[in-house]
Amino acid sequence: MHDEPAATATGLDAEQQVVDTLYGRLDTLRDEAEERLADIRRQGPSGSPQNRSERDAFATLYEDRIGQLDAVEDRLCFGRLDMIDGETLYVGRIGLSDAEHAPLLTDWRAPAARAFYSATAAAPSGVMNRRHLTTRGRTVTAVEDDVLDVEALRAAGREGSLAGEGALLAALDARRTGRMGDIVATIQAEQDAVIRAPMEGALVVQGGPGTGKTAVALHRAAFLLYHHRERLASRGVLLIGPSRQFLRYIDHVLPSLGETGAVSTTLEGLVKGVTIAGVESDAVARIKGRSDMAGVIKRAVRERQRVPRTDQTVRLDGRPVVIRRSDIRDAQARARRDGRPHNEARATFAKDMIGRLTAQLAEQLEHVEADDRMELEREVRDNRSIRVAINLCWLPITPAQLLKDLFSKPHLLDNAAPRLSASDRDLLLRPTSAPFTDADVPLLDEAAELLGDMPNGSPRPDASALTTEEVEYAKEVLETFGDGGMVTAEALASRMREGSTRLTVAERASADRTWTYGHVVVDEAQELSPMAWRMLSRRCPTRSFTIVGDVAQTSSAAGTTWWPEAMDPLFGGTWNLRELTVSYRIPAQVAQAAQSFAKAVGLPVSELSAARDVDDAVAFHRVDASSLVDASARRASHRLEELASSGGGLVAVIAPEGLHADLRAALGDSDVEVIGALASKGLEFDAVVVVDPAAIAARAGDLYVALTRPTRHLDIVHTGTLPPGLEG
Ligand SMILES: Nc1ncnc2c1ncn2[C@@H]1O[C@H](COP(=O)(O)OP(=O)(O)OP(=O)(O)O)[C@@H](O)[C@H]1O
Repeated sequence: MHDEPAATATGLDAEQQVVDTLYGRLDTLRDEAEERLADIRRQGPSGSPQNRSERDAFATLYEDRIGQLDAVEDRLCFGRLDMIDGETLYVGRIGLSDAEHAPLLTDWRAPAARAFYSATAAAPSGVMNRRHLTTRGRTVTAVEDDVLDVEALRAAGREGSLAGEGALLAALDARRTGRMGDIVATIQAEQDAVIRAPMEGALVVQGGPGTGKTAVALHRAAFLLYHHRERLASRGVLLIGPSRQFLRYIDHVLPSLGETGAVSTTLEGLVKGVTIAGVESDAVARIKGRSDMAGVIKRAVRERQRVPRTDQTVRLDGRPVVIRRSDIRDAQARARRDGRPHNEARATFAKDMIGRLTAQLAEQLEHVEADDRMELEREVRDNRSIRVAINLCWLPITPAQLLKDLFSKPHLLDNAAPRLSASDRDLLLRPTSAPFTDADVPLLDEAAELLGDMPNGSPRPDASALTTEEVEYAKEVLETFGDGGMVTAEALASRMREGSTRLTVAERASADRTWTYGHVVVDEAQELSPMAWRMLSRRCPTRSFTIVGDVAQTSSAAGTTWWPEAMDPLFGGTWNLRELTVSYRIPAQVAQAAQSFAKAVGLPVSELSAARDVDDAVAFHRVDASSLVDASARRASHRLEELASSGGGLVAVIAPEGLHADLRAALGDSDVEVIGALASKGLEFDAVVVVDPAAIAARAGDLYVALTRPTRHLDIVHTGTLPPGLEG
């Protein structure tokens, strides 16, 4: 939707003046924050502990503020709205006001900015003209207007165009850098509706490849942190991605939106102290992912609370004390009623047993004074045989050991999993030395939940519940010092509580396995098993989730290809489904080829159209089996050179694992990346060479993923057999 007259030099000059004012204000605020920080640092580590703690809290505040102001430097302002009522507002990465508090720039997340993304000619929301500003550094290089006059658009045959098409297409055509950027200047209406949806409950976003699910999930996290700062500042947001590589790919986005309050990790990252190094069959992964494994783990823990076959008599100074099975049973039942995890409830059991055995001793003596009783109790507690007997009845154990034992000792598995079929149990068995796998992660977490900390483990940090006094005090401090609206009393109180350790909520949350978050965002959510969902729902008791994924891209055997199957058990009927339908990554021809394959093999594909087209985006290359590797490497090198001559770009070869070593050797020290389909999930490249698609299609979802990674060129190198939908 270009409006020629707006892109005039006069338009640019006027906007340049506004943009200069905005950057001027940004510089002033940054200087102020830097001065205040320098003041605090000058005061040094003197004063009472409370003074020091306050100073540290403020120092962190100013450091964060400076970081935030630095992060919004690029494309600070990208839009302008001219309202029908005559008002004009500028939209940007953060809100800015002048020294007299008059608004200069509206934060993209503020309600007033919403029309920038959602207004259409059919529903203009009071907007007369929407202007997109393109800037390079601090210079305005282009302006583009959407005139929201439905009659004029209809006459020109341009109804239903993309918002800010010029700015959008420029963003989509940009070379990929290997790091995802924010899309704040060009968010489209269907994406905006997802980003701004209410925080309560679970929102599932289904969309084909490149529809912006990851981008939308990240912008939604920033939006929720902005609108629910009070609630989220103290509890944080958890962001779950499929791999470390993927997390690296997206790790610039939230900081560039001025947000650092999210913990980004993989499922594996939530379970501390174990290494995941094994792989296992789909059949095993499927069993381990089933929700009835929760019952298996529960029984496995319970099996550690044993009752011996016979009573045992121990002599203390010649007097008999009987460790009775009935006492053990009673004491165990009581300890379980405590409701604490196994390792932590052990102390209750042991204390109860020692009390019972001491009572037996006391009965054999005439008069027992309180002091004598304590002495008797000490004797009982220190007796080695009694200690061993009590330990055997309630053995502390780590989650890793519990799982190792469970899967390597058939009798333990038989006892813990009587409801699994014998063949399922056989599949689960493995040597004690076998490494843990991805599918073990939720089981380890389930076990950790039921076992709790080891008796001599460090106590859990309890940084979550702030007292009213702490919050009130922080409010007073804020009133006294003034903070320019940068922080809530809760956030400051948390920081003060942490004192000089200066841990952020995100840092504290990631150090504490039992931390519960204010909101959880899950990307590539189709891969999660029911056990993985249990693991995540424990981390957000309020069940406030943003779940994004594509059920046509599922590669995990324990994942889902139908959202209700995964969501209903967790959220009942209370989750909402939204769909994204336009792919911003892949050119039309690539979308067509990928959809044709997906439909031919019966993948549950969503509606998908492409935002743009690229000439000759798809090319097929038939080669002899003997030259598959060399031909693929040559294609990739050719693409890399082609891109280099027009500004550079990223090229990947996506191939079956068995070809990786040969491909790397053939490519030498070239910058072409060689990866498997699974590892390419969520990533994108300017050009992609897919090698031997028929082999990758052993898992249909994997080939669908591989085909949909390029932003420009897709080369398919094959030996004559092509998967359905791609031939002809
Ligand atoms: N409104 C937009 N403006 C500019 N770029 C966009 C927009 N929406 C999405 N993109 C770009 O499109 C590409 C694909 O987005 P993203 O990775 O979020 O899609 P996805 O749905 O998660 O894809 P996949 O299912 O393949 O993982 C990214 O480069 C993203 O920045």
